[in-house]
Amino acid sequence: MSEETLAKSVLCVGCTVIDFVTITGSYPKEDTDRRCLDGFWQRGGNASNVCTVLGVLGSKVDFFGMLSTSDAFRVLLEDLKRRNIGTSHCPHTDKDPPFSSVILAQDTGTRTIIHCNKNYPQVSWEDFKKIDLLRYGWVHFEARNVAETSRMMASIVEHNRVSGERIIISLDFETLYEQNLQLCYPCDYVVFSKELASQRGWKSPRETCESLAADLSLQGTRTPPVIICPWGSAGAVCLDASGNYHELPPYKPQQVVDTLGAGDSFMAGFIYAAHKHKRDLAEAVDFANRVASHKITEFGYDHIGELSLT
Ligand SMILES: OC[C@H]1O[C@](O)(CO)[C@@H](O)[C@@H]1O
Repeated sequence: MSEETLAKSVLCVGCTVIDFVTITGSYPKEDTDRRCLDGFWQRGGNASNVCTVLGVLGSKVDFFGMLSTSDAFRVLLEDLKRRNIGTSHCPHTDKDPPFSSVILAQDTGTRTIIHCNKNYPQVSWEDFKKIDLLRYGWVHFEARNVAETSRMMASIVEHNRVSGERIIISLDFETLYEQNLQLCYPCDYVVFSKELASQRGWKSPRETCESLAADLSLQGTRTPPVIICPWGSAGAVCLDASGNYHELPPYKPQQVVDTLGAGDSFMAGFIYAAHKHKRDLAEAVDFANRVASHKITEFGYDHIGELSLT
């Protein structure tokens, strides 16, 4: 990878939503009426959180997703601006933005997310094709909206072929296995969620990597992507196209305060280490573990800026 490519920005494609976060001592009993200990709301959404953490770590990053012109969304736009997260390519809608109701239970450290989307419009390939890809060295996608996302990925593959540049493609794969599987093929890196693994009946991170690799090899002709599988408090593993498998042990957090967005922080830590600092696969996954573990020691994401990779 050339120095020039390394200096280029990261583009994260996906959604930004409002997270209404409620902090409780324990998870509430159904059909009870109680007070919470505290609460706040903040900008959330997978790609949007990855942007936040990349920015906090010191990467140049742009967001590409549907922005809302509704009043409720204004604070999110201001937050993106304040953090220098570029949004110039984003289309707008007057629809109300998606939101998530989140419960952080202090005794168990769990975060429970109920997401409300109401068919909010998503970005299309027509919007994406207006982007000057020469500005980017890495494009990260959420696994959603398969038809449009496939075309966006194909544009990048074509850009790489014609320009001789090498934009890296990564995918955050956390829902709808059968529908989204095809999005893995053009990718360099696929980060596969533990929750989706358990829905598939895959019991360990190794079984997850091997099962996904086997499913991909059934159809793929291109070099298969590197598969990375974060496994909560057990750390993370990765499997590359040559069959090299690494297990990276977890970092034990000093305290568990806020686990919301730990997976997105892992993703950002990986991209930051691999793209900006050119770390090899195992080192980048190790740093991602460090970021995820540090994320949960405080609310929000700003404290992640204390970490460095030198
Ligand atoms: O699914 C969307 C939800 O997931 C998160 O990105 C955390 O990973 C939240 O910020 C958002 O509400």
